[in-house]
Amino acid sequence: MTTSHPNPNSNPDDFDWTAAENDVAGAEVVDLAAARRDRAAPPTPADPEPETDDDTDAESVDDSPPSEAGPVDAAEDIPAEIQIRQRERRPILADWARSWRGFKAAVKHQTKDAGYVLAYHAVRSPKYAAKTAVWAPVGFFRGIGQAVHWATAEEGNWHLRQAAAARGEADTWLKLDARRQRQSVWRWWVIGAALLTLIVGVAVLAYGPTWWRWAALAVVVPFLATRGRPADKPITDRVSEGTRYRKLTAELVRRALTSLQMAAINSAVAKDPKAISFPVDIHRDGPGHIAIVDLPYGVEAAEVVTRRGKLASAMRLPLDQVWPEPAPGHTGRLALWVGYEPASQMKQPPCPLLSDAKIDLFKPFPFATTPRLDEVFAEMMYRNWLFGGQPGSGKTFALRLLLLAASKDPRCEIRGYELKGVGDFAVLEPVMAEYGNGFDDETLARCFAFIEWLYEEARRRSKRIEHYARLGKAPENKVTPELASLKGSGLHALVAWFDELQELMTSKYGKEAGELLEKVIKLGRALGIIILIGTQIPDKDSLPTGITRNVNSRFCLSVADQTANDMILGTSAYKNGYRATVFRPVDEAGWGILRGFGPGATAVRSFYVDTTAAARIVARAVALRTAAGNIPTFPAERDVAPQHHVLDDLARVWPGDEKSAWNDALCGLLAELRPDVYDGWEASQLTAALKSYPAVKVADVGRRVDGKPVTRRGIRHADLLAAIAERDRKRSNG
Ligand SMILES: Nc1ncnc2c1ncn2[C@@H]1O[C@H](COP(=O)(O)OP(=O)(O)OP(=O)(O)O)[C@@H](O)[C@H]1O
Repeated sequence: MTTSHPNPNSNPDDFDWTAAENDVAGAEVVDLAAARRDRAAPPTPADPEPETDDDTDAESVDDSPPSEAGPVDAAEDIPAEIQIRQRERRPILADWARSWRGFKAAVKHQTKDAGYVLAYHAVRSPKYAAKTAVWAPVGFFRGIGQAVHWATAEEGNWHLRQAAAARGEADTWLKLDARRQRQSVWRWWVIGAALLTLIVGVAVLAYGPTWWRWAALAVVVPFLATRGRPADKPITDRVSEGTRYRKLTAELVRRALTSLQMAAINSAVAKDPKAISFPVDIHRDGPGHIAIVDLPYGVEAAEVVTRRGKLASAMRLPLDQVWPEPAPGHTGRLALWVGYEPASQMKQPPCPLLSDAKIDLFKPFPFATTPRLDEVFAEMMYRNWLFGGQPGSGKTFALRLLLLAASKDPRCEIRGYELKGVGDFAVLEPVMAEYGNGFDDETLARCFAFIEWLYEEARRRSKRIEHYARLGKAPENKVTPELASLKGSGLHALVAWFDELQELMTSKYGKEAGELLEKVIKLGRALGIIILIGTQIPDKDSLPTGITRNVNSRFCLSVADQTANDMILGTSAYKNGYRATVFRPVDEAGWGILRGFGPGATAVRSFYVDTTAAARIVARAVALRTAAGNIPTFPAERDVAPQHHVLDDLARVWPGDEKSAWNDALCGLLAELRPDVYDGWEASQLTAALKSYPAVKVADVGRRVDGKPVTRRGIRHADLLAAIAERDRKRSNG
């Protein structure tokens, strides 16, 4: 429909009445109520041009703040169950009261605070007593004076009477004074009654038990002292705020965020003070308070996390008391936790590994604590770990902590190299099958040989897994707790660790070692091989990217820059706000960002276990291993895999003086000898297992069965003995 507007400047006589009538005839009759309803409904795609108010145009922007509650769009196409899930319900109990940890922390904090205030005043009590003794009599007489003054009702219309006297209006003055006297009469009655009550009270106290008099004195004297003291001289001293906890309030958070010199925040807040909002009330969380903050549109929580120092400065708190983190929900949501006290002053609970309990590596075990002192659990099975950080960041201690946990699972075999040469891991020697320490060529060569062996071990294990999978014992083609516990399965957890791996990677063995280790990391996860790597320099020469890419658990302690941070935590970690650059080495040793457990990453501090405590844990681990029958741990020689056993086992089960034997007959005999290893083996599997021994040739072996010639695949005894001799020769040559 087009509408023609009358031109205000044209002559009314020129008006085209016919055209106007046609227009009106073509127009709809509008039902006003329906039109209003339609206007209230949101525009739909079929309604491309939403109605606009007269005073809006294409440039108009609605900058009114979004309503505080409820979704802006009631999107009807979102299924109801999702909407219900999205609706956040406030917990019935406050966070701190819902967990025993939170409750304990809150009680502890309040008690500590109350204790502090009490002690503060107790020390000053003689001074308070002296001040009270001076001001109480003053208060007594001042009280009497005030009572008399009130009873005379002088103050009520004093100004009016003065004015009447000044004007010489005696009548008015007399009337006003009569009014004062009337008021004064009942007030004197009140004073009289109060005096009587006082006399009765004193009499009662005089005849009552002594403690009544003390109690009365304890109440009345301080009361009189506070009435008597000058307004600017309180009896008690102010408890200094000093560095005590600064309670997190919305105002404090807003002020801190606007002090970060972030243009996006400041301009948004200037336009709308509610641009920083709090989807959940600030509440207690462990030993501190947490504020979940929705930052202004377009500001990412990660940007705030990088300015942790400025944030702490704006809040006038030490750095390690302020813990901003990206919060789940969207990238603009920040979780700002502020502790009651700096993390460095908070006592970390003792490491749970110090208890006598065994560890089951298939289950999570305590590894660290959050700033809130919550325990953080880590896992080792099906995982590889990378620890990175600058000197003094605490990576050796953190890596050692995992080994201590592994030592308490008697099924676990531990082998590794410390390429720094200081002996931080020597304490673990009693439980390690292999240990090397140093950065000399010999140690590096041994370390490289170990990696080669690991690769072979991975291949051997994959065959074993295949075998057990065929027997239905490895449903997911990976090591299960049952297989790991099965003696002789060769599938127990094998922890292979390397501290300061950059020493090997930058040596002449580096290239090959890197390639092999990458393969082991890829293969070993399902096979029970756990690789733990500690490194100071995480650049691509010191740690091939093939390795970093395939590691699934990362602990990044204090690092100097973004590159190091992202090499350890993965690309974009820094951008996403996971920044271990905020930790100071040495002062904040043990603090780092843990990634690989759940979504995102968290700032944690690994449990601190010094060498003396580590020795205690190792002693316990030795006891557990002795009881389990695997001390001295696992054979120190590396070639302990069943393939080598196959030759020995075949020699053991060889049937009498036979010159040759069928594979299937041998499989049956092997299964009798070691059912856990050979049960279910078929002729072809034995053929495959013997492939790595060229001396043993699998060929057709003829026999007569019931007088008839039968030919099957088999091996010759002489070949077997030759293969064993060759292997032994190789071994003794090293
Ligand atoms: N979780 C922790 N809590 C408190 N202090 C710790 C923690 N971990 C380590 N430390 C302290 O930090 C010091 C350095 O730790 P560590 O030797 O593990 O650092 P590093 O990163 O391996 O350094 P470097 O590369 O120089 O050996 C330790 O001596 C220890 O006192």
